[in-house]
Amino acid sequence: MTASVKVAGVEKSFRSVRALRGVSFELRPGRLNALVGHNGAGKTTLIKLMLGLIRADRGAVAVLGEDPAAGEFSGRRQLGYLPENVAFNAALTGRETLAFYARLKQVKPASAWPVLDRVGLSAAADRRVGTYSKGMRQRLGLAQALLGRPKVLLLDEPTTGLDPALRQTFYEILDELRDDGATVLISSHALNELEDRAEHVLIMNRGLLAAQGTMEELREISQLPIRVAILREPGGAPPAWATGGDAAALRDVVLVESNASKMHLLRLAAADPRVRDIEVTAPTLDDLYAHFLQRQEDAA
Ligand SMILES: Nc1ncnc2c1ncn2[C@@H]1O[C@H](COP(=O)(O)OP(=O)(O)OP(=O)(O)O)[C@@H](O)[C@H]1O
Repeated sequence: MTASVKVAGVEKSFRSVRALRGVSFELRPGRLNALVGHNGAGKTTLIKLMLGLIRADRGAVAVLGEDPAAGEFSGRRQLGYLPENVAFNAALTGRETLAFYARLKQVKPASAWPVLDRVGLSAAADRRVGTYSKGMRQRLGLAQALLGRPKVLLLDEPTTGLDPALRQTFYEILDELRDDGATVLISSHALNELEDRAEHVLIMNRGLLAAQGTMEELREISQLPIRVAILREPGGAPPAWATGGDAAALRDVVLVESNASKMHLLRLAAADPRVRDIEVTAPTLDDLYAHFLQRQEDAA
């Protein structure tokens, strides 16, 4: 499948700050991508490059097959963007605001009303934006980004400050778009929100791409241990996986290094009638993030 976004050997500096250093990756349609990294890692700079708002010093960026910084970038209308801090004219209503953005994107204002409804703003559509809560402004921001059903949707820290219910709606909308074949990229510090949702993860550190891949790939590359906790009934000889030490311990916590060892242990444990429960904890995105950042710092 052809990549919808291609970033190849990109360098970008702001005076003495090397914001991006030799960054290369590809994003594919129909995937939700997570872009994670510390403050100042270069996430927003990457998004601005994909939007064509700034140019790379070196390397190439292609979005939907074209250079987004070129004057005649025809893909612009298929690109949706939600900036980190959405600012709207407080005097306009939600509906007027969306109509304004619809004209900018050259889509019919009437096509914006179902979008208002989808983000749950129909009832407040004719109120001035100045009276909106932060969550409502975020919804309007998302509605604006969704206009024209974008093929590539770039979201810079979109869920900061949203309540859990709204966050859920937010991801449901993104899932729909993704299932429809859009490429969604979310830059965020909310790693726990993204780990079960993102098909592809990009970890940035000080302008470098420290690691990228699916959660499974990152777990495999990292070789971080998988934790298996096994709870059993008392009695009989200690099982093969018993961690020893305390013979009375009925709960063993075993750290395994690979999926193959995990499966071997699970088969053994599941076949033992004394085993009452098995709990498997794979490395989280938080763990992987810390690991790859440390690995890169050590290499520097
Ligand atoms: N217009 C600019 N002028 C000067 N320096 C800049 C500019 N834009 C970004 N930088 C610098 O480039 C580096 C990367 O910034 P960027 O905003 O891309 O980081 P980020 O990962 O988005 O951070 P955050 O999580 O805080 O939003 C930082 O050191 C920042 O200070």
